[in-house]
Amino acid sequence: MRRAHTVDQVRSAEAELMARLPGGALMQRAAAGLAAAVADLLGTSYGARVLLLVGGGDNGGDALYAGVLLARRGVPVEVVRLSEHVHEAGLAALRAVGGRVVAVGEAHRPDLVVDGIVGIGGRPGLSERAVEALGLFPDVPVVAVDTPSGVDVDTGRLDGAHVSAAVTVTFGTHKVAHLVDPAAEACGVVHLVDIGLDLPDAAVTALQADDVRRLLRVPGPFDHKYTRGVVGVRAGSERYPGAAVLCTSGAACGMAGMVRYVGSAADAVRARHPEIVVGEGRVQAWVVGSGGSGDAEQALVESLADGVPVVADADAIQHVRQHRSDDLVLTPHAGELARLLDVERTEVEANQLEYAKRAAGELWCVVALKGRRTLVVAPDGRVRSNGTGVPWLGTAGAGDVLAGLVGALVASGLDGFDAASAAVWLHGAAAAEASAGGPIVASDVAAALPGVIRDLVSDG
Ligand SMILES: NC(=O)C1=CN([C@@H]2O[C@H](COP(=O)(O)OP(=O)(O)OC[C@H]3O[C@@H](n4cnc5c(N)ncnc54)[C@H](O)[C@@H]3O)[C@@H](O)[C@H]2O)[C@@H](O)CC1
Ligand SMILES: [K+]
Repeated sequence: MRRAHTVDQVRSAEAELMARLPGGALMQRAAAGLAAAVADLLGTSYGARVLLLVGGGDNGGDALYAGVLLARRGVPVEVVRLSEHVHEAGLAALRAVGGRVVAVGEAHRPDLVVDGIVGIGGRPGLSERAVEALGLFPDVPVVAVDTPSGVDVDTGRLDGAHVSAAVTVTFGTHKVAHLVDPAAEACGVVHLVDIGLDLPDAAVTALQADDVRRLLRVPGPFDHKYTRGVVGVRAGSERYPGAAVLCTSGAACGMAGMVRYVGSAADAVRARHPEIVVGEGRVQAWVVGSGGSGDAEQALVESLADGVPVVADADAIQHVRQHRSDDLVLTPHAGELARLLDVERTEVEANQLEYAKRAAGELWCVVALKGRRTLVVAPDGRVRSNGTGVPWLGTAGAGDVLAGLVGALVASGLDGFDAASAAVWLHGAAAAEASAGGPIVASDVAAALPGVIRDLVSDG
Protein backbone atom coordinates (compact mmCIF):
# COMPACT_ATOMS: atom_id res chain seq x y z
CA MET A 1 0.00 0.00 0.00
CA ARG A 2 1.29 3.45 -0.85
CA ARG A 3 0.41 5.93 1.89
CA ALA A 4 0.11 9.70 1.71
CA HIS A 5 -0.05 11.92 4.79
CA THR A 6 -1.04 15.52 5.38
CA VAL A 7 1.43 18.29 6.15
CA ASP A 8 0.32 18.37 9.81
CA GLN A 9 0.81 14.61 10.17
CA VAL A 10 4.31 14.88 8.67
CA ARG A 11 5.24 17.82 10.86
CA SER A 12 4.23 16.01 14.08
CA ALA A 13 6.05 12.83 13.09
CA GLU A 14 9.11 14.87 12.20
CA ALA A 15 9.04 16.74 15.53
CA GLU A 16 8.80 13.47 17.44
CA LEU A 17 11.76 11.98 15.58
CA MET A 18 13.88 15.14 15.71
CA ALA A 19 13.56 15.21 19.48
CA ARG A 20 15.40 11.87 19.57
CA LEU A 21 18.08 12.59 16.95
CA PRO A 22 21.06 14.96 16.80
CA GLY A 23 20.28 18.36 15.20
CA GLY A 24 20.17 18.35 11.41
CA ALA A 25 20.11 14.54 11.15
CA LEU A 26 16.79 14.42 9.27
CA MET A 27 17.88 17.00 6.75
CA GLN A 28 21.08 15.02 6.13
CA ARG A 29 19.03 11.87 5.51
CA ALA A 30 16.78 13.76 3.10
CA ALA A 31 19.76 15.35 1.32
CA ALA A 32 21.55 12.00 0.94
CA GLY A 33 18.45 10.44 -0.67
CA LEU A 34 17.99 13.44 -2.93
CA ALA A 35 21.65 13.49 -4.01
CA ALA A 36 21.55 9.75 -4.79
CA ALA A 37 18.44 10.20 -6.94
CA VAL A 38 19.96 13.16 -8.79
CA ALA A 39 23.23 11.26 -9.35
CA ASP A 40 21.23 8.34 -10.75
CA LEU A 41 19.48 10.62 -13.18
CA LEU A 42 22.73 12.26 -14.27
CA GLY A 43 24.26 8.84 -14.90
CA THR A 44 27.91 8.71 -15.79
CA SER A 45 27.99 11.68 -18.16
CA TYR A 46 31.15 13.59 -17.31
CA GLY A 47 30.77 17.26 -16.50
CA ALA A 48 26.97 17.17 -16.11
CA ARG A 49 25.86 20.32 -14.30
CA VAL A 50 23.20 20.94 -11.70
CA LEU A 51 21.38 24.18 -10.97
CA LEU A 52 19.73 24.52 -7.54
CA LEU A 53 16.77 26.88 -7.14
CA VAL A 54 16.73 27.56 -3.44
CA GLY A 55 14.00 29.18 -1.33
CA GLY A 56 14.05 30.37 2.26
CA GLY A 57 12.98 27.22 4.13
CA ASP A 58 14.20 23.74 4.92
CA ASN A 59 13.25 22.61 1.43
CA GLY A 60 16.09 24.83 0.20
CA GLY A 61 18.29 23.36 2.96
CA ASP A 62 17.72 19.87 1.59
CA ALA A 63 18.70 21.07 -1.88
CA LEU A 64 21.85 22.80 -0.62
CA TYR A 65 23.11 19.76 1.34
CA ALA A 66 22.34 17.50 -1.64
CA GLY A 67 24.39 19.98 -3.67
CA VAL A 68 27.29 19.47 -1.23
CA LEU A 69 27.21 15.71 -1.81
CA LEU A 70 27.02 16.14 -5.58
CA ALA A 71 29.84 18.69 -5.65
CA ARG A 72 32.02 16.27 -3.68
CA ARG A 73 31.44 13.74 -6.47
CA GLY A 74 32.72 16.30 -8.99
CA VAL A 75 29.37 17.65 -10.24
CA PRO A 76 29.54 21.42 -10.96
CA VAL A 77 26.76 22.96 -8.82
CA GLU A 78 25.32 26.46 -9.16
CA VAL A 79 22.73 28.06 -6.88
CA VAL A 80 20.11 30.69 -7.59
CA ARG A 81 18.77 32.14 -4.33
CA LEU A 82 15.09 32.91 -4.49
CA SER A 83 14.81 34.32 -1.00
CA GLU A 84 16.84 36.91 0.85
CA HIS A 85 17.63 34.40 3.56
CA VAL A 86 18.42 30.82 2.65
CA HIS A 87 19.66 27.99 4.88
CA GLU A 88 22.97 29.63 5.88
CA ALA A 89 24.83 26.54 7.10
CA GLY A 90 23.83 24.65 3.95
CA LEU A 91 24.98 27.49 1.73
CA ALA A 92 28.31 27.80 3.55
CA ALA A 93 28.90 24.05 3.24
CA LEU A 94 28.16 24.18 -0.48
CA ARG A 95 30.47 27.14 -1.03
CA ALA A 96 33.21 25.29 0.83
CA VAL A 97 33.14 22.48 -1.73
CA GLY A 98 33.11 24.81 -4.74
CA GLY A 99 29.39 25.49 -5.25
CA ARG A 100 28.74 28.93 -6.86
CA VAL A 101 25.95 31.34 -6.12
CA VAL A 102 24.86 32.99 -9.36
CA ALA A 103 22.31 35.61 -10.40
CA VAL A 104 19.40 34.38 -12.47
CA GLY A 105 20.90 35.50 -15.81
CA GLU A 106 24.38 34.14 -15.06
CA ALA A 107 23.63 30.45 -14.64
CA HIS A 108 25.31 28.00 -17.02
CA ARG A 109 22.99 25.71 -18.90
CA PRO A 110 22.47 22.75 -16.49
CA ASP A 111 21.62 19.12 -17.19
CA LEU A 112 19.19 19.10 -14.26
CA VAL A 113 17.40 21.76 -12.28
CA VAL A 114 16.68 21.01 -8.61
CA ASP A 115 13.52 22.69 -7.29
CA GLY A 116 14.24 23.52 -3.64
CA ILE A 117 11.97 26.58 -3.71
CA VAL A 118 9.31 25.38 -1.26
CA GLY A 119 8.11 22.03 0.05
CA ILE A 120 5.45 21.25 2.62
CA GLY A 121 5.74 24.79 4.03
CA GLY A 122 4.75 26.35 0.72
CA ARG A 123 1.59 28.20 -0.18
CA PRO A 124 0.17 27.52 -3.66
CA GLY A 125 1.65 29.58 -6.48
CA LEU A 126 5.16 30.90 -7.18
CA SER A 127 6.83 34.30 -6.92
CA GLU A 128 7.71 36.18 -10.11
CA ARG A 129 11.40 35.54 -9.51
CA ALA A 130 10.83 31.82 -9.17
CA VAL A 131 8.84 31.80 -12.42
CA GLU A 132 11.65 33.73 -14.11
CA ALA A 133 14.31 31.31 -12.85
CA LEU A 134 12.27 28.29 -13.94
CA GLY A 135 11.79 29.86 -17.36
CA LEU A 136 15.54 30.10 -18.02
CA PHE A 137 15.94 26.53 -19.20
CA PRO A 138 12.42 25.33 -19.99
CA ASP A 139 13.58 22.10 -21.66
CA VAL A 140 15.88 20.98 -18.82
CA PRO A 141 14.27 18.33 -16.57
CA VAL A 142 13.41 19.39 -13.04
CA VAL A 143 13.85 17.27 -9.93
CA ALA A 144 11.45 18.56 -7.27
CA VAL A 145 12.50 18.34 -3.65
CA ASP A 146 9.64 16.82 -1.62
CA THR A 147 6.88 18.44 -3.72
CA PRO A 148 6.86 20.47 -6.93
CA SER A 149 6.84 24.04 -5.64
CA GLY A 150 3.58 25.92 -6.09
CA VAL A 151 1.17 22.94 -5.77
CA ASP A 152 -1.32 22.75 -2.91
CA VAL A 153 0.24 19.92 -0.92
CA ASP A 154 -2.80 18.75 1.08
CA THR A 155 -5.45 18.91 -1.65
CA GLY A 156 -3.71 18.22 -4.95
CA ARG A 157 -5.05 21.50 -6.32
CA LEU A 158 -3.14 23.85 -8.59
CA ASP A 159 -3.68 27.52 -7.93
CA GLY A 160 -1.29 29.70 -9.91
CA ALA A 161 2.19 28.95 -11.22
CA HIS A 162 3.87 25.71 -10.16
CA VAL A 163 6.81 23.50 -11.02
CA SER A 164 6.26 20.60 -13.43
CA ALA A 165 8.81 18.00 -12.42
CA ALA A 166 10.21 15.00 -14.26
CA VAL A 167 10.97 13.41 -10.88
CA THR A 168 9.94 14.28 -7.34
CA VAL A 169 12.07 13.00 -4.48
CA THR A 170 10.00 12.96 -1.30
CA PHE A 171 10.85 12.12 2.29
CA GLY A 172 9.32 9.93 4.98
CA THR A 173 5.99 9.37 3.25
CA HIS A 174 4.04 10.47 0.21
CA LYS A 175 2.08 13.69 0.47
CA VAL A 176 -1.52 14.02 -0.75
CA ALA A 177 -0.43 16.04 -3.81
CA HIS A 178 1.62 13.06 -5.02
CA LEU A 179 -1.52 10.93 -5.35
CA VAL A 180 -4.24 13.43 -6.26
CA ASP A 181 -4.57 15.16 -9.62
CA PRO A 182 -4.03 17.67 -11.04
CA ALA A 183 -0.97 18.14 -8.76
CA ALA A 184 0.05 14.47 -9.02
CA GLU A 185 0.62 14.93 -12.73
CA ALA A 186 3.05 17.77 -11.98
CA CYS A 187 5.14 15.45 -9.77
CA GLY A 188 6.37 13.21 -12.58
CA VAL A 189 7.83 9.99 -11.19
CA VAL A 190 7.77 10.06 -7.38
CA HIS A 191 10.68 8.56 -5.50
CA LEU A 192 10.30 7.99 -1.74
CA VAL A 193 13.29 8.27 0.61
CA ASP A 194 12.81 6.65 4.01
CA ILE A 195 13.90 8.96 6.81
CA GLY A 196 12.45 6.88 9.65
CA LEU A 197 9.21 8.77 10.41
CA ASP A 198 6.62 7.00 12.54
CA LEU A 199 3.28 7.92 10.97
CA PRO A 200 -0.43 7.57 11.80
CA ASP A 201 -3.19 6.33 9.44
CA ALA A 202 -2.78 7.80 5.99
CA ALA A 203 -5.07 10.47 4.49
CA VAL A 204 -4.91 8.88 1.04
CA THR A 205 -3.66 5.45 0.03
CA ALA A 206 -2.95 3.74 -3.30
CA LEU A 207 -3.37 -0.02 -3.71
CA GLN A 208 -0.41 -1.95 -5.10
CA ALA A 209 -0.56 -5.33 -6.86
CA ASP A 210 -0.14 -7.26 -3.58
CA ASP A 211 -3.00 -5.38 -1.96
CA VAL A 212 -5.34 -6.11 -4.86
CA ARG A 213 -4.32 -9.80 -4.80
CA ARG A 214 -5.25 -10.01 -1.13
CA LEU A 215 -8.65 -8.42 -1.77
CA LEU A 216 -9.75 -10.71 -4.61
CA ARG A 217 -11.85 -13.71 -3.68
CA VAL A 218 -10.42 -16.86 -5.28
CA PRO A 219 -12.89 -19.79 -5.38
CA GLY A 220 -12.27 -22.69 -2.98
CA PRO A 221 -12.87 -26.40 -3.73
CA PHE A 222 -16.50 -26.34 -2.54
CA ASP A 223 -17.52 -23.09 -4.17
CA HIS A 224 -20.14 -23.11 -6.90
CA LYS A 225 -21.71 -20.43 -9.06
CA TYR A 226 -24.12 -19.27 -6.36
CA THR A 227 -21.61 -19.15 -3.51
CA ARG A 228 -19.27 -17.18 -5.81
CA GLY A 229 -22.00 -14.59 -6.31
CA VAL A 230 -24.38 -13.53 -9.07
CA VAL A 231 -24.11 -10.06 -10.57
CA GLY A 232 -27.08 -8.54 -12.36
CA VAL A 233 -26.74 -5.90 -15.08
CA ARG A 234 -29.47 -3.47 -16.12
CA ALA A 235 -27.69 -1.45 -18.79
CA GLY A 236 -27.99 -0.41 -22.41
CA SER A 237 -31.01 0.98 -24.23
CA GLU A 238 -32.52 1.08 -27.71
CA ARG A 239 -30.11 3.91 -28.40
CA TYR A 240 -27.00 2.34 -26.84
CA PRO A 241 -27.24 -1.45 -27.04
CA GLY A 242 -23.43 -1.70 -27.13
CA ALA A 243 -23.18 -0.39 -23.56
CA ALA A 244 -25.06 -3.49 -22.39
CA VAL A 245 -22.53 -5.70 -24.17
CA LEU A 246 -19.57 -3.83 -22.70
CA CYS A 247 -20.97 -3.65 -19.18
CA THR A 248 -21.76 -7.37 -19.17
CA SER A 249 -18.28 -8.02 -20.61
CA GLY A 250 -16.79 -6.33 -17.54
CA ALA A 251 -19.15 -8.26 -15.28
CA ALA A 252 -18.20 -11.51 -17.06
CA CYS A 253 -14.53 -11.16 -16.09
CA GLY A 254 -14.84 -14.44 -14.19
CA MET A 255 -14.88 -13.06 -10.65
CA ALA A 256 -18.60 -13.68 -10.12
CA GLY A 257 -20.19 -17.12 -10.52
CA MET A 258 -22.91 -15.88 -12.85
CA VAL A 259 -23.98 -12.79 -14.76
CA ARG A 260 -27.65 -11.93 -15.31
CA TYR A 261 -28.87 -9.39 -17.81
CA VAL A 262 -32.16 -7.51 -17.80
CA GLY A 263 -32.87 -4.94 -20.51
CA SER A 264 -33.56 -4.19 -24.15
CA ALA A 265 -30.23 -5.42 -25.55
CA ALA A 266 -30.63 -9.07 -24.57
CA ASP A 267 -29.99 -10.40 -28.09
CA ALA A 268 -26.73 -8.53 -28.48
CA VAL A 269 -25.61 -9.59 -24.99
CA ARG A 270 -26.45 -13.26 -25.61
CA ALA A 271 -24.74 -13.23 -28.99
CA ARG A 272 -21.51 -12.03 -27.39
CA HIS A 273 -21.76 -14.01 -24.14
CA PRO A 274 -23.78 -17.23 -24.34
CA GLU A 275 -23.03 -17.87 -20.64
CA ILE A 276 -24.99 -14.81 -19.53
CA VAL A 277 -28.47 -15.56 -18.20
CA VAL A 278 -31.17 -13.22 -19.45
CA GLY A 279 -34.06 -12.30 -17.17
CA GLU A 280 -34.93 -11.40 -13.58
CA GLY A 281 -33.69 -13.51 -10.69
CA ARG A 282 -31.74 -13.36 -7.44
CA VAL A 283 -28.46 -11.47 -7.52
CA GLN A 284 -25.96 -10.31 -4.91
CA ALA A 285 -25.35 -6.97 -6.68
CA TRP A 286 -26.85 -4.91 -9.50
CA VAL A 287 -25.06 -2.68 -11.99
CA VAL A 288 -27.30 -0.03 -13.54
CA GLY A 289 -27.14 2.92 -15.88
CA SER A 290 -24.35 2.33 -18.44
CA GLY A 291 -25.80 3.53 -21.76
CA GLY A 292 -29.19 3.44 -20.03
CA SER A 293 -30.52 6.74 -21.42
CA GLY A 294 -34.12 7.31 -20.37
CA ASP A 295 -34.43 3.77 -18.98
CA ALA A 296 -31.79 4.38 -16.30
CA GLU A 297 -34.07 5.77 -13.56
CA GLN A 298 -36.48 2.85 -13.83
CA ALA A 299 -33.53 0.41 -13.82
CA LEU A 300 -32.19 2.07 -10.66
CA VAL A 301 -35.55 1.90 -8.89
CA GLU A 302 -36.04 -1.78 -9.78
CA SER A 303 -32.52 -2.66 -8.69
CA LEU A 304 -32.76 -0.83 -5.36
CA ALA A 305 -36.03 -2.68 -4.66
CA ASP A 306 -34.01 -5.91 -4.35
CA GLY A 307 -32.19 -4.55 -1.29
CA VAL A 308 -28.75 -5.64 -2.57
CA PRO A 309 -25.73 -3.37 -3.23
CA VAL A 310 -26.08 -1.31 -6.41
CA VAL A 311 -23.39 0.13 -8.69
CA ALA A 312 -24.85 3.23 -10.38
CA ASP A 313 -23.06 4.32 -13.53
CA ALA A 314 -23.60 6.97 -16.23
CA ASP A 315 -27.28 7.84 -16.71
CA ALA A 316 -28.30 6.35 -13.35
CA ILE A 317 -26.03 8.67 -11.35
CA GLN A 318 -28.20 11.76 -11.68
CA HIS A 319 -31.13 9.91 -10.06
CA VAL A 320 -29.47 8.76 -6.84
CA ARG A 321 -30.60 11.81 -4.86
CA GLN A 322 -34.22 10.84 -5.47
CA HIS A 323 -33.68 7.12 -4.93
CA ARG A 324 -31.43 6.56 -1.95
CA SER A 325 -29.70 3.49 -0.58
CA ASP A 326 -26.94 3.05 1.96
CA ASP A 327 -25.18 0.41 -0.15
CA LEU A 328 -24.38 2.24 -3.32
CA VAL A 329 -21.27 2.73 -5.47
CA LEU A 330 -21.24 5.61 -7.96
CA THR A 331 -18.80 5.62 -10.88
CA PRO A 332 -19.01 9.17 -12.30
CA HIS A 333 -16.59 10.98 -14.54
CA ALA A 334 -16.03 14.66 -13.70
CA GLY A 335 -18.99 15.80 -15.83
CA GLU A 336 -21.41 13.39 -14.16
CA LEU A 337 -20.20 14.33 -10.68
CA ALA A 338 -20.53 18.02 -11.58
CA ARG A 339 -24.14 17.46 -12.63
CA LEU A 340 -24.90 15.54 -9.43
CA LEU A 341 -23.43 18.33 -7.28
CA ASP A 342 -24.72 21.16 -9.48
CA VAL A 343 -21.29 22.69 -10.13
CA GLU A 344 -19.16 23.21 -13.25
CA ARG A 345 -17.15 20.33 -14.64
CA THR A 346 -13.97 22.43 -14.54
CA GLU A 347 -14.55 22.97 -10.79
CA VAL A 348 -14.63 19.21 -10.23
CA GLU A 349 -11.53 18.68 -12.36
CA ALA A 350 -9.64 21.30 -10.36
CA ASN A 351 -10.83 20.04 -6.93
CA GLN A 352 -11.14 16.31 -7.41
CA LEU A 353 -10.58 15.23 -3.82
CA GLU A 354 -12.95 17.83 -2.38
CA TYR A 355 -15.89 17.02 -4.66
CA ALA A 356 -15.47 13.24 -4.51
CA LYS A 357 -15.50 13.51 -0.70
CA ARG A 358 -18.47 15.86 -0.75
CA ALA A 359 -20.57 13.47 -2.85
CA ALA A 360 -19.57 10.43 -0.77
CA GLY A 361 -20.44 12.24 2.47
CA GLU A 362 -23.68 13.87 1.30
CA LEU A 363 -25.10 10.75 -0.33
CA TRP A 364 -23.42 8.32 2.11
CA CYS A 365 -22.11 6.09 -0.67
CA VAL A 366 -18.83 5.06 -2.30
CA VAL A 367 -17.77 7.41 -5.10
CA ALA A 368 -15.23 6.42 -7.76
CA LEU A 369 -14.41 9.68 -9.54
CA LYS A 370 -12.88 8.50 -12.80
CA GLY A 371 -9.87 10.27 -14.22
CA ARG A 372 -6.15 9.91 -14.88
CA ARG A 373 -5.84 8.98 -11.22
CA THR A 374 -9.29 7.73 -10.26
CA LEU A 375 -10.18 8.55 -6.64
CA VAL A 376 -12.32 6.10 -4.68
CA VAL A 377 -13.85 7.68 -1.59
CA ALA A 378 -15.81 5.94 1.16
CA PRO A 379 -18.57 7.76 3.06
CA ASP A 380 -16.39 7.76 6.21
CA GLY A 381 -13.74 9.74 4.30
CA ARG A 382 -11.23 6.99 3.42
CA VAL A 383 -9.62 7.71 0.04
CA ARG A 384 -7.79 5.49 -2.42
CA SER A 385 -6.09 6.89 -5.49
CA ASN A 386 -5.38 4.61 -8.42
CA GLY A 387 -2.00 4.44 -10.12
CA THR A 388 -2.66 1.98 -12.99
CA GLY A 389 -3.89 2.81 -16.47
CA VAL A 390 -2.70 4.47 -19.66
CA PRO A 391 -4.03 7.48 -21.58
CA TRP A 392 -5.30 5.11 -24.30
CA LEU A 393 -7.95 4.01 -21.78
CA GLY A 394 -9.81 7.24 -22.49
CA THR A 395 -12.02 5.49 -25.05
CA ALA A 396 -15.79 5.10 -25.48
CA GLY A 397 -17.27 2.28 -23.44
CA ALA A 398 -14.33 1.87 -21.05
CA GLY A 399 -16.54 3.13 -18.20
CA ASP A 400 -19.23 0.53 -19.02
CA VAL A 401 -16.62 -2.23 -18.64
CA LEU A 402 -15.50 -0.76 -15.30
CA ALA A 403 -19.04 -0.58 -13.90
CA GLY A 404 -19.62 -4.26 -14.75
CA LEU A 405 -16.32 -5.21 -13.14
CA VAL A 406 -17.13 -3.32 -9.92
CA GLY A 407 -20.47 -5.17 -9.79
CA ALA A 408 -18.78 -8.56 -10.25
CA LEU A 409 -16.42 -7.86 -7.35
CA VAL A 410 -19.26 -6.69 -5.10
CA ALA A 411 -21.24 -9.84 -5.98
CA SER A 412 -18.18 -11.94 -5.10
CA GLY A 413 -18.32 -10.56 -1.57
CA LEU A 414 -16.18 -7.39 -1.44
CA ASP A 415 -17.63 -4.26 0.11
CA GLY A 416 -18.22 -1.31 -2.21
CA PHE A 417 -15.01 0.53 -1.28
CA ASP A 418 -12.73 -2.49 -1.79
CA ALA A 419 -14.62 -3.56 -4.92
CA ALA A 420 -14.42 -0.15 -6.56
CA SER A 421 -10.74 0.38 -5.74
CA ALA A 422 -9.70 -3.14 -6.78
CA ALA A 423 -11.79 -2.84 -9.97
CA VAL A 424 -10.22 0.47 -10.92
CA TRP A 425 -6.75 -1.02 -10.39
CA LEU A 426 -7.55 -4.12 -12.51
CA HIS A 427 -9.23 -2.04 -15.22
CA GLY A 428 -6.13 0.18 -15.53
CA ALA A 429 -3.80 -2.83 -15.51
CA ALA A 430 -5.90 -4.55 -18.20
CA ALA A 431 -5.79 -1.41 -20.33
CA ALA A 432 -2.00 -1.22 -20.00
CA GLU A 433 -1.70 -4.90 -20.88
CA ALA A 434 -4.04 -4.65 -23.89
CA SER A 435 -2.46 -1.44 -25.10
CA ALA A 436 1.23 -2.33 -24.80
CA GLY A 437 1.83 1.23 -25.97
CA GLY A 438 -0.76 1.26 -28.76
CA PRO A 439 -4.44 2.13 -29.22
CA ILE A 440 -7.23 0.04 -27.69
CA VAL A 441 -11.02 -0.07 -27.60
CA ALA A 442 -13.17 -0.91 -24.59
CA SER A 443 -13.71 -4.54 -25.67
CA ASP A 444 -9.93 -5.05 -25.56
CA VAL A 445 -9.89 -3.96 -21.91
CA ALA A 446 -12.64 -6.42 -20.99
CA ALA A 447 -10.87 -9.19 -22.91
CA ALA A 448 -7.60 -8.53 -21.03
CA LEU A 449 -9.17 -8.70 -17.55
CA PRO A 450 -9.08 -12.49 -16.96
CA GLY A 451 -5.40 -12.64 -17.93
CA VAL A 452 -4.48 -9.76 -15.60
CA ILE A 453 -6.41 -11.43 -12.77
CA ARG A 454 -4.77 -14.77 -13.52
CA ASP A 455 -1.28 -13.26 -13.40
CA LEU A 456 -2.14 -11.55 -10.14
CA VAL A 457 -3.68 -14.47 -8.24
CA SER A 458 -1.23 -17.08 -9.56
CA ASP A 459 1.71 -14.88 -8.65
CA GLY A 460 1.11 -14.95 -4.88
N1 LIG B 1 9.08 17.75 7.80
C1 LIG B 1 9.98 16.78 7.63
O1 LIG B 1 9.78 15.65 8.05
C2 LIG B 1 11.22 17.06 6.93
C3 LIG B 1 11.31 18.22 6.18
N2 LIG B 1 12.35 18.43 5.38
C4 LIG B 1 12.26 19.49 4.40
O2 LIG B 1 11.72 20.66 4.91
C5 LIG B 1 10.67 21.11 4.07
C6 LIG B 1 9.77 21.99 4.85
O3 LIG B 1 10.54 23.10 5.24
P1 LIG B 1 9.91 24.44 5.81
O4 LIG B 1 8.93 24.14 6.85
O5 LIG B 1 11.04 25.31 6.15
O6 LIG B 1 9.07 25.00 4.60
P2 LIG B 1 9.45 25.21 3.06
O7 LIG B 1 10.90 25.19 2.82
O8 LIG B 1 8.60 24.28 2.31
O9 LIG B 1 8.89 26.67 2.80
C7 LIG B 1 8.85 27.65 3.79
C8 LIG B 1 9.40 28.94 3.29
O10 LIG B 1 8.88 29.33 2.05
C9 LIG B 1 8.16 30.55 2.12
N3 LIG B 1 7.02 30.37 1.20
C10 LIG B 1 5.85 29.76 1.43
N4 LIG B 1 5.12 29.70 0.30
C11 LIG B 1 5.87 30.25 -0.68
C12 LIG B 1 5.67 30.43 -2.07
N5 LIG B 1 4.56 30.03 -2.67
N6 LIG B 1 6.67 31.00 -2.78
C13 LIG B 1 7.80 31.40 -2.18
N7 LIG B 1 8.04 31.24 -0.86
C14 LIG B 1 7.09 30.68 -0.12
C15 LIG B 1 7.83 30.70 3.58
O11 LIG B 1 7.67 32.03 3.91
C16 LIG B 1 9.06 30.06 4.22
O12 LIG B 1 10.15 30.91 4.24
C17 LIG B 1 10.09 19.84 3.52
O13 LIG B 1 9.31 20.00 2.37
C18 LIG B 1 11.36 19.05 3.26
O14 LIG B 1 11.92 19.42 2.02
C19 LIG B 1 13.51 17.54 5.32
O15 LIG B 1 14.66 18.31 5.61
C20 LIG B 1 13.46 16.36 6.23
C21 LIG B 1 12.32 16.11 7.05
K1 LIG C 1 10.19 21.82 -3.95
